[in-house]
Amino acid sequence: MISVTPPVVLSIGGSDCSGGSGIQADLKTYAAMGAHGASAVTAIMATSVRVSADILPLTAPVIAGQLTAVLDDLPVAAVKTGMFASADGIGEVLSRAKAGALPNLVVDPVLLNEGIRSRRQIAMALERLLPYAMVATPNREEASALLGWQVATPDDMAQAARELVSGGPQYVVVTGGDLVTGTEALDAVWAAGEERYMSAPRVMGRNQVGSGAVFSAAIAARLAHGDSVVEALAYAKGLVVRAIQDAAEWRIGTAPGPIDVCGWSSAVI
Ligand SMILES: Nc1ncnc2c1ncn2[C@@H]1O[C@H](COP(=O)(O)OP(=O)(O)O)[C@@H](O)[C@H]1O
Ligand SMILES: Cc1ncc(COP(=O)(O)OP(=O)(O)O)c(N)n1
Repeated sequence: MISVTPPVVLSIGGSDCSGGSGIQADLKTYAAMGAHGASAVTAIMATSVRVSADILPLTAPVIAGQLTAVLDDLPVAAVKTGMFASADGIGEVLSRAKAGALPNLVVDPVLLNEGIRSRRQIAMALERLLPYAMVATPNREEASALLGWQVATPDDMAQAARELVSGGPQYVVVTGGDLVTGTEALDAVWAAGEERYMSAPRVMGRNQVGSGAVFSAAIAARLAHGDSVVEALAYAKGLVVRAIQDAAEWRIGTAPGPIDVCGWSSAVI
């Protein structure tokens, strides 16, 4: 029997009612990786293949209350941020980051197109949070919105990661899950003195919802376990590829759905 107390990871992000992405995907990832997940919900999202996105932002005091409740009591070892529906919510996180209360901060700068009215303000608030991040994981579209130019090619991804690192995060990974040239799923990793791509064979599975959420949550969980950033990135990349592969034949709902982060398809139950 294993009786070691699991490390605590705090996720700050939106609730995705489908369970595929957002806070739900984060908590599943932590459970699968032997970490205890705590959460501060920033918004409640009602969306499906049939219903266009309806987002209920939670107010800054409600977000603040959750952050205080968790941070005052639990020994948080790493923090991940995901979706915000208002710049005020990011302000609450920023004040805790400035106070040094958010160790091993992983920022997934989710910038949804649908249902968000203040996308520009959210991007600007995320820019203020990025200097406090240990790791930031924008996809190409999010990197484009943060930088104000179109991140299209692998060279662009590398340039975008370099520019974003100069804004503060220790590591930036520009993910290329939607880059459909070639047979590789390519991410550009940038840190001072370390510039490279991470690559894995692209999986052609039906289900890929939550790959960005799982990737960033897995980085936070491994940092909480004591990995270096380089070790955490390698682990997260392997996990997400395996999870997409293992969910390739799943049919949860009518649209493409979640990935197999818990390894159910390969487990003997
Ligand atoms: N089809 C795929 N096969 C293998 N890896 C993938 C695939 N799609 C995404 N990934 C990987 O999943 C991680 C998350 O990336 P991405 O899908 O770009 O994030 P997001 O969901 O935020 O857009 C990255 O490491 C990316 O390379
Ligand atoms: C509530 C909520 N949060 C995040 C997302 C999308 O996150 P993203 O990383 O851009 O993409 P996924 O790979 O996680 O789907 C969402 N849809 N809802």
